[in-house]
Amino acid sequence: MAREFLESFGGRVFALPMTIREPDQVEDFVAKTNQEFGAIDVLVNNAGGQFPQAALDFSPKGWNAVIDTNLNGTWWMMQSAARHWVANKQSGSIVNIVADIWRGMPGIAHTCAARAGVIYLSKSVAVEWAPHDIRVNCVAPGCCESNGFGNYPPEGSATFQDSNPMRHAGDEWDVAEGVVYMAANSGKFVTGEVLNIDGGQQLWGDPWPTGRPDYFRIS
Ligand SMILES: CCCCC/C=C/C(=O)SCCNC(=O)CCNC(=O)[C@H](O)C(C)(C)COP(=O)(O)OP(=O)(O)OC[C@H]1O[C@@H](n2cnc3c(N)ncnc32)[C@H](O)[C@@H]1OP(=O)(O)O
Ligand SMILES: NC(=O)C1=CN([C@@H]2O[C@H](COP(=O)(O)OP(=O)(O)OC[C@H]3O[C@@H](n4cnc5c(N)ncnc54)[C@H](OP(=O)(O)O)[C@@H]3O)[C@@H](O)[C@H]2O)C=CC1
Repeated sequence: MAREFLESFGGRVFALPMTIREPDQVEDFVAKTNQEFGAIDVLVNNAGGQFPQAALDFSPKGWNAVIDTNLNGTWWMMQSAARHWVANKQSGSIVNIVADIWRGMPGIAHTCAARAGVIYLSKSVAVEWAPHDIRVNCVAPGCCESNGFGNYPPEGSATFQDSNPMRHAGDEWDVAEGVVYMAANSGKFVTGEVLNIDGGQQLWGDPWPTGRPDYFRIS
């Protein structure tokens, strides 16, 4: 679907079924993309996933599934792209999609842990890789109306409109435009930064992906 959408604008699209959780598949994907286009200009790590659940109920398998996707998978992609850039003496730009973690994420604590890891990983390599002309930034969406909303129970998604002082959810374009700003020439003096696109959620709001527990209801 994404392929057809992009091709409808005349874009050239290379797609390959793979999982970012497997370093070998990541390396194969990055190498083939380089072959196809001669170079990668920008890496946007958007793949991610979680399931809303009380942290006391996380199983080892569930915890590992979320960390493996959001933290490990993002890292395999970053490292592979950067190795190609350095080997080919090319500059590069990475934008990692994270989340609005600043007041914690009760109900999806595993993804909060993984995204916090990605943010500080990004800040670290933004410095390590600056000599190679590689910029590394993050975009942190608040609640944004997307296909992913369907993964939440109705009592959870019902809280998303009150997740920020604007009292409505964002959308995919809000995030996409922030990514373009970071990745393009507009962001040429920005690295190691996190751009929050959250309607002010880090300051005020009450999102509960699992539904608001009675304890937190104020009548
Ligand atoms: C402040 C609020 C912000 C809210 C806004 C945020 C929005 C978004 O981020 S939208 C994007 C949402 N997209 C998704 O959430 C995608 C959902 N799913 C996935 O990415 C994957 O299914 C996965 C990473 C959650 C699991 O991948 P995988 O390992 O392939 O799947 P398995 O089915 O084998 O599950 C492994 C293991 O994980 C646990 N588990 C998975 N789903 C659930 C669930 N719904 N409830 C409880 N536990 C779950 C479970 O332990 C599984 O093991 P088994 O039970 O032994 O199968
Ligand atoms: N919507 C929101 O409010 C927020 C979203 N985010 C993050 O933004 C990103 C996009 O969100 P959204 O569009 O809603 O999410 P979706 O769940 O709709 O899409 C996630 C995408 O990630 C891909 N993906 C998942 N696991 C893997 C994997 N192991 N390897 C390769 N690809 C994978 C999926 O591919 P496939 O379809 O093939 O499985 C899918 O295309 C996610 O990382 C999400 O966590 C963060 C904060 C808030």
